[in-house]
Amino acid sequence: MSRRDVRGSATWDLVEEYFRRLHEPVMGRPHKLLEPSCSADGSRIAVTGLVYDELAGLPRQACFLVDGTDLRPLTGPSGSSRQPRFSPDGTTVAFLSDRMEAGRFQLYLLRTGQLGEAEATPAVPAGTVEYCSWSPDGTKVLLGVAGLGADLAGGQGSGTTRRPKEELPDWHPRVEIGVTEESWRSLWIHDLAAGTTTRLSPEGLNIWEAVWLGPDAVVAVTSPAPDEGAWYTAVLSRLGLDGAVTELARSEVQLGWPAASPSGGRLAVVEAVCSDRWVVAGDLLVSAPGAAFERVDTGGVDVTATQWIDADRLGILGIRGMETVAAVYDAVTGKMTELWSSTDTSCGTRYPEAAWSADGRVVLVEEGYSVSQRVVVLGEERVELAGIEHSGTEYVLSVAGKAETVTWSAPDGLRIEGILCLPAGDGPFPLVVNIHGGPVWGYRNLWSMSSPWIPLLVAQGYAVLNPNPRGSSGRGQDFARLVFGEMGGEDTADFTSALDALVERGIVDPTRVGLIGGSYGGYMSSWLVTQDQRWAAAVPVSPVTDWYSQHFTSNIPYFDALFLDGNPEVPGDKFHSRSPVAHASKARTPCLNIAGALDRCTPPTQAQEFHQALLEHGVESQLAIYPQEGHGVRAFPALIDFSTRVVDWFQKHMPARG
Ligand SMILES: CSCC[C@H](NC=O)C(=O)N[C@@H](CC(C)C)C(=O)N[C@@H](Cc1ccccc1)C(=O)O
Repeated sequence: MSRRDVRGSATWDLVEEYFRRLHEPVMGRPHKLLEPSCSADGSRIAVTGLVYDELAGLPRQACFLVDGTDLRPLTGPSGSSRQPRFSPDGTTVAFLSDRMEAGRFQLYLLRTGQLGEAEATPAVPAGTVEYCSWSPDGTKVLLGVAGLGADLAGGQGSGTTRRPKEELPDWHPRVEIGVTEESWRSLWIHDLAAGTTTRLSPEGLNIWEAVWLGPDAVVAVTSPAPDEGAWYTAVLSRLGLDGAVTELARSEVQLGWPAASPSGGRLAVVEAVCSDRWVVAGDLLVSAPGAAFERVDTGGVDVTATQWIDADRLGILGIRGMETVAAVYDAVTGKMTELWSSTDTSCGTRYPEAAWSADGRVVLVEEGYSVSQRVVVLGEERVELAGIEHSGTEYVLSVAGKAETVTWSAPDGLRIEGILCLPAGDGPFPLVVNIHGGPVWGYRNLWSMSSPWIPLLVAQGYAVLNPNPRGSSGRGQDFARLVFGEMGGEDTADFTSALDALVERGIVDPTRVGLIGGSYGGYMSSWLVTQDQRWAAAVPVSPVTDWYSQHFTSNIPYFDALFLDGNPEVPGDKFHSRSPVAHASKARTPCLNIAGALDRCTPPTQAQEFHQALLEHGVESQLAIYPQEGHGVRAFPALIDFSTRVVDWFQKHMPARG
């Protein structure tokens, strides 16, 4: 494949047809559901749905009411609307919408059971609302607001929130001046009776996330600076409606998902080793009224979401190895009762998420590699409600093969797990190892493994292994910590030993093994081809390939210094010794290097450096930089182009026969 423009090639047509067959049956209707929410009595459920009106750009978001097995639109087709939240008495739904100005979300209120337009609340000046929550008494709504120009996390696609367009001549430089007023995240309160929206958080305090702490205060994850790196040292703070700010807790690692009981008496927060903002899975800390936080024994579950059901019971979601678990923790008895666990299915986007009703039932959007999404209510009985099932999902199921959990031993004896997607028929198969980002994150059994090109590769005859190496979440904090200061160390062998194990079991053809991975997975794909010459082809996506230049060009320099446990100023430090570019002479694997031009997390120069280093050493390499993409490739038609190049690259260097 030496064409620069792959449009109209046989593979392009095949890939485009795949996406058309998947999405066309539900154009104008949701193809994916997220952010479930329910009224306190559990009688009403709402979700955010992702909707394509055409196969172009990113899907818009819209809110839907779950009506038995149907989804009824709550919001119209103008702009995007998301995060529907029921008021405590269930009469009103709050949601966020950018219908007035693209990319700038504001709070809207909709009376349930009443026809008519949602009511716009006063716009928050120079900001976009990222999340909202009702006060326990239903008189106010808390708004988390990002400045127009604030950085987005890697998992949000990186880049920044939408800046107002500046009228500048073409010759004008792109000017960076560090932190500005627009970089900050603040808290605002909408008072329903007064119809006002006023700022709560003081200047100089950046608020990453917040929820109500009784009717007169909020609890928030805060830092004194607004840059992405500042999140890693953020603390837990109480902000009174009277303006007082008090620190409640700090940690050597990261804190996330604060939750307070309705009166504010009890608090919960998750403490975890994290590599990404808003990607928090770890230990559960709970405090009783007037007492300090205590660590709860969750029975091996890394907690990813919490919600107080009442004054004493906390609903939790989390992961335990390959299992997704929903449970209730009783803070009085200290007892944990599991409601549901599954290895064949899971829920939530980055991590498991759910909503709880006051009687202790949990609402989640369940899905698995072989199970299309459906809203499920779990309590004493299991109730299945609306789902995403149509001829497009049936088509994917008909080509996607099957997914199964596999385990193997690393050279040091550590047991590693992964999810292996296998085509129909008998092996040995060509294998693509798909390495996740983070490094602290983990694969779960999800529809298409959350990447539409995975069933596409399986349909072409490739097995795809999705491994959770040391450093992944779901195996406790000690396991996550194994990658701390050790990126590109012992975790390297977790991938090569997978290869050995699958070849030995007769599943995989050792001459046709390849790599793909995004973000940290992009780093590891680039790194692995410098450490082992068995890889026949690799596709590093949004990678880090040179930790030194990454440190001085990325918007999360704190992350690499923390996770390498190093110092870029020290010659010979891990910033150098763990950088793929510094080992490019050892590589023989053809690499297709992919990046987004707007990526602030792993800037495209990272992919470019490795591409150039490989060429310098006579190794086949291509570089594709998508001008409108950030961290990852998400929008159509770039996604078709990317998937085409991926299929072609593997077909060329490790063809799937038959
Ligand atoms: C190695 S530099 C920074 C890597 C980053 N971790 C710390 O900031 C990272 O790997 N982030 C992942 C986190 C995710 C929860 C696994 C990330 O941002 N992934 C993005 C981007 C992406 C995905 C697939 C292909 C390319 C990029 C995502 O999952 O959307």
